[in-house]
Amino acid sequence: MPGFEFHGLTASFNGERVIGPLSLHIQEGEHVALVGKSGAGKSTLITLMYEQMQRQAALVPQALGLVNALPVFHNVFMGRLDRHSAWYNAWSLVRPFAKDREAVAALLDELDMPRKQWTPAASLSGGQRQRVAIARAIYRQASILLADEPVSALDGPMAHQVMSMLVNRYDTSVIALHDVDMARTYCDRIIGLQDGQVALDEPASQVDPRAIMALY
Ligand SMILES: Nc1ncnc2c1ncn2[C@@H]1O[C@H](COP(=O)(O)OP(=O)(O)OP(=O)(O)O)[C@@H](O)[C@H]1O
Repeated sequence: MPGFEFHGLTASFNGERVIGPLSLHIQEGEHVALVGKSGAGKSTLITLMYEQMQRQAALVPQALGLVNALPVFHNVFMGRLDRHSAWYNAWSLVRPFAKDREAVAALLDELDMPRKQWTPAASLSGGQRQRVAIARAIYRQASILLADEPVSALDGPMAHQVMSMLVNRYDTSVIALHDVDMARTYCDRIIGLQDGQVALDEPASQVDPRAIMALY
């Protein structure tokens, strides 16, 4: 069966099981929203999936994972570090190649961040930092996007612009979202987590809003 299989996912903290055991099949071409109340296990599940996928996946973690001392360009360029040789990466740290500068600049333009390429990540606003993490994930061009609340710091129009960009640039994604309307608008399938287990798994077009609300 084409797609991505995750088997026997479990996570515990301090001896307490917070995820699973659970298994998921994500079809190729499917955008999956992970919903559920705070503490249900969404971030932990995204992390477990990323640990299984590694190089095949692009990750937007909730904590973003930016290097504050480096400019925006290098934070985005990091999305493809494993595609280049060590010398190419070292050279790019000092004097980035024009094709990479242009690719990153085009992405930043689309994310409404023109002229920020050489600004250190430390000097950005929260919403700008989130967009840099998104640019890094898009730049990576992986097989699957795993994103944890990728638009939580963005205002309404920008949040919609970024969500539609993510689902257009990635054929397959799993995105943890607090905003249920956003989940139903941009995703094909809704998975609801409750106490680390799948409590709901429905096509977005058929899911009963009351069933989603029952998760909270
Ligand atoms: N590093 C950690 N140490 C101890 N417990 C943790 C740790 N990370 C997560 N947990 C616990 O695991 C459970 C699931 O947390 P998780 O962050 O995955 O939930 P979430 O659904 O993503 O929540 P939110 O919507 O608030 O981000 C919670 O009970 C949380 O307290």
